[in-house]
Amino acid sequence: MADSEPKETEALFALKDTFNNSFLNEHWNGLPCFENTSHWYGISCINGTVTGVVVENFRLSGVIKPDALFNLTNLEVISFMNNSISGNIMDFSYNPKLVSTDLSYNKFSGKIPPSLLSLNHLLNLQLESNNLSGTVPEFQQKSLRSFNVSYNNLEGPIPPFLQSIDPSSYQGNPKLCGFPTRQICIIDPTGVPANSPENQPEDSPQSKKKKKGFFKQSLVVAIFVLFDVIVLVLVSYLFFVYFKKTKSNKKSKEKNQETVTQERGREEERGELSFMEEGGGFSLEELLRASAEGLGKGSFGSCYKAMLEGGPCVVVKRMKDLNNFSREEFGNQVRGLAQLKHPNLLPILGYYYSKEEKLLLLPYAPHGNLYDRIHGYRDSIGRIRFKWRSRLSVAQGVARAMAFLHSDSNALPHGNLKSTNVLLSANDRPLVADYSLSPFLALPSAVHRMVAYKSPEYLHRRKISPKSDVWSFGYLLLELLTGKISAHSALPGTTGVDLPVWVNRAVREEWTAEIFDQEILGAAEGLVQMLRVAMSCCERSPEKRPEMEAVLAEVEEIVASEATDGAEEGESAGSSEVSFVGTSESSASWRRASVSEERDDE
Ligand SMILES: Nc1ncnc2c1ncn2[C@@H]1O[C@H](COP(=O)(O)OP(=O)(O)OP(=O)(O)O)[C@@H](O)[C@H]1O
Repeated sequence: MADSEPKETEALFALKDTFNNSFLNEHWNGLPCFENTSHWYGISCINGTVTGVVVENFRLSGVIKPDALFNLTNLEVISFMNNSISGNIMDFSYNPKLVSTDLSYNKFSGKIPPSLLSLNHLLNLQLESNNLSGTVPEFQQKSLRSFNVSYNNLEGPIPPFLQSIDPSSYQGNPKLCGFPTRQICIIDPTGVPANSPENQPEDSPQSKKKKKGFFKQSLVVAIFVLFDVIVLVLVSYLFFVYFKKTKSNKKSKEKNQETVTQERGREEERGELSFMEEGGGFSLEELLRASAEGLGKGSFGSCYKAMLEGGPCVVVKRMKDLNNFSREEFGNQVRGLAQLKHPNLLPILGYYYSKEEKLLLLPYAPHGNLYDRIHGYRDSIGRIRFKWRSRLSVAQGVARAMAFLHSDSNALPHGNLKSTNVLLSANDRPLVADYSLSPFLALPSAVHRMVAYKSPEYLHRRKISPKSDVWSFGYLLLELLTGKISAHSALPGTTGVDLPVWVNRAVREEWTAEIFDQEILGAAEGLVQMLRVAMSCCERSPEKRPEMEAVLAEVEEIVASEATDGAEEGESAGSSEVSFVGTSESSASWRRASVSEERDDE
């Protein structure tokens, strides 16, 4: 039996005193946790300890003490988003398990605390819209997926590790400089960015001299400009009478056109929610009232989970770098995608269109994405083993969805297949997301961030095709088989492994026992067969790669033979010799090292 920890309860009572909010005063009483059940609003519990404190949109005010979280040592999620909390940000030195910290839209001031740098599991850090000052610390955590410090008073250069983050995460800090902001960092000999305020000595002799020179230059320029203007006025006057009549006709035509354009513009500016199914289920007001949680930022925007009052959770995908679509064009594109219905494709619920903002509404996939399933919580007790059977079913589902997209009736490439775009439903059904979005994206910069545009055929011939998806599918299979982070799914600031190259090297150098993820070592023969399929998909030449339909047939065959073999996970294919005919570079054979069988008794 696991009851609340007294120290944690004390810490939460102290927070309650700080906020002195009538709702919390009334509801934060007694013990917060009993085993996995929380008795307090906004608190999450596991085994009687507090793992989450999420109190958003509450108008909480007060100054949180720096040591407020010291006794909440199992905290994984904290969010005080959209309140009015002031003072310095708390010290996180005793919260090593923190995964998500959202203090955005408050009145926090002072520096970003260095204790945040020691949080090795931190995925999400939202500090936007506060009064934070000082520089952006040197974050190095590879786990970091979402980071936002926009609209503060931060200054100085963006640390290299954070330069791959979207520029919008830094906007609203006029003194920040360096990539990806548009401000150049001018470093003076003391190493201090010259664009920082202390480096602008107004009355220094050098600056006075500069000002004088500048005045002289400006005077000369002004004289030339004045002369040009006089000549221009004279010439214009001569032509004025001649063009007068034609001009007046043209003007009236333009005016008519302007009125039509203005009318259209006003229409475009008005935001509107549209649903794919009649009724839709909620209004824009309800969506705006829903409490939201950031899921992460991708190459084409960010995703938020919105929890509608008494309704379902939906995901709002905020799209950026889009083509300049009118409302009608955007709606047609979304409807086209929504018509693609398949059990392994994430459906589209609806969209929002306004001049400034375009959003896609998607169902929330409660079991997260495949990337986190493969790589999350490695080497930690929180890790749940990802069994070979489950990986097989993911491979099968994704292959089915891809074959469906490529089928004659659709003939639509995905373009951006990677493990963060494979989501898992409540019963772990794989759902391929973000499919066929390239028509939405502005060329060329946005499209080039998609996986298919990194394929060998695009690099050499500037051409992609459905075979580029087959190549991406091969990488995905290799990620499933090796448990290594693939170059396609690597997070911003990290590189990942070029998996086909790595596998070939492993085969050549005969350290093949290391190819497969330790978690599935000892699984049935299907492992090796699947590796062959993966490597054939990763052939450099698209002509040598199979069609998605053929890949699906092979995957289905492996799934079927595993089922009829009755091979349980943990039963080994032994130390049988297997020959591997993969890519042309790797037509090698290798002896699969005899593996120490790990019996799965889950
Ligand atoms: N419907 C959903 N349910 C649950 N999580 C989702 C959903 N849609 C997206 N996510 C998650 O939200 C995060 C951000 O997604 P997003 O699509 O913006 O970026 P991405 O998939 O990482 O990269 P890219 O923009 O290149 O596709 C990812 O971790 C993704 O897995």
